[in-house]
Amino acid sequence: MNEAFVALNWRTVPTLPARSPQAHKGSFGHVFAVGGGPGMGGALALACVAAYRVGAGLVTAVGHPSAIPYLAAYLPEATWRDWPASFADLPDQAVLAVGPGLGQGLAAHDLLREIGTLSCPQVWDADALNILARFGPELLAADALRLFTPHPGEAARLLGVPVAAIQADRVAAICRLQARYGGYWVLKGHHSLLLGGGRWLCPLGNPGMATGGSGDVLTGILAGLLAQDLEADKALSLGVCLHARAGDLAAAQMGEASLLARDILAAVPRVLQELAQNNDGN
Ligand SMILES: NC(=O)C1=CN([C@@H]2O[C@H](COP(=O)(O)OP(=O)(O)OC[C@H]3O[C@@H](n4cnc5c(N)ncnc54)[C@H](O)[C@@H]3O)[C@@H](O)[C@H]2O)[C@@H](O)CC1
Ligand SMILES: Nc1ncnc2c1ncn2[C@@H]1O[C@H](COP(=O)(O)OP(=O)(O)O)[C@@H](O)[C@H]1O
Repeated sequence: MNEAFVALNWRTVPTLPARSPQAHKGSFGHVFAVGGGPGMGGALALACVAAYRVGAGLVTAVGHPSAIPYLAAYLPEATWRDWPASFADLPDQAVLAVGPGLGQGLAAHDLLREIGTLSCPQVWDADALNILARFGPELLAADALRLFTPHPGEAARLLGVPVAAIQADRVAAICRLQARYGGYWVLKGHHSLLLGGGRWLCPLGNPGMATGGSGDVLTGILAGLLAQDLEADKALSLGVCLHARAGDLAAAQMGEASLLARDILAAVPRVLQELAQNNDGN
């Protein structure tokens, strides 16, 4: 169970392929971000911007009606759907990012019950994980590619143990999470652990990222990468490295105490450019 988790190197992590000159927005997938319950439209907005910033062709926000006017002003590039929503008409290239600011009310339970029956690729975070903890693995009714991104608090709920037990043995915790729920995992925090086909540790990132909304940005990044058909292990390692490196650039500029999640977002294009240059040189 405790096989080594290899430290990721952001200079060599595989990045996005160059875009074909004939590409159109349909070439880069369609992220549906599901969240934005009352009072938490911001989490959904951050995830949507992140998905677009890493290159998703289209992003649709699925949020509580109260979140939509805010989102439309903040991100006019996104389309939106109100809750209650049905996912019966999802396009073939749909990828779901479920949880940012979703809340844990009955409407959220209904959404998750339907999403558990869908077979498109999915990223589960935040309240989607809290609801999964309540209902158990049976909620994941259909086979699908799923990336789960708990922080230690969510991991503790998913395993029914205290947060201190997660932090005391993070490797054992992430292995137990995968054994119980399947799929691909990130256990977030200082030196995030990644577990998919491979096992990695992310040595990047800083405590300035311990600020509301940082994790919502990661959710959007991962969904945006999956939408571009990156293989799951690559999306996982690139997404976590990209997010943490962007957090480090943002902290260098703003200072750790002042860092906001939106500063991480603002640094994402610079990191993508760095990565493209590194990959050219390799
Ligand atoms: N602007 C917004 O709309 C925001 C909405 N948010 C939403 O708020 C809802 C609640 O999520 P929260 O994560 O705030 O609340 P939670 O209660 O799920 O998690 C917070 C607790 O988890 C534990 N924890 C988290 N990270 C830890 C670490 N690295 N080490 C040790 N313990 C750790 C701690 O016990 C902490 O008090 C989610 O739906 C989330 O998406 C948040 O993302 C913040 C921003
Ligand atoms: N001390 C730290 N060192 C490195 N990364 C951190 C640290 N604290 C937080 N992060 C990163 O910031 C993000 C926080 O996510 P999360 O706790 O879900 O925030 P939120 O729920 O507010 O969006 C994670 O990607 C986590 O790895």
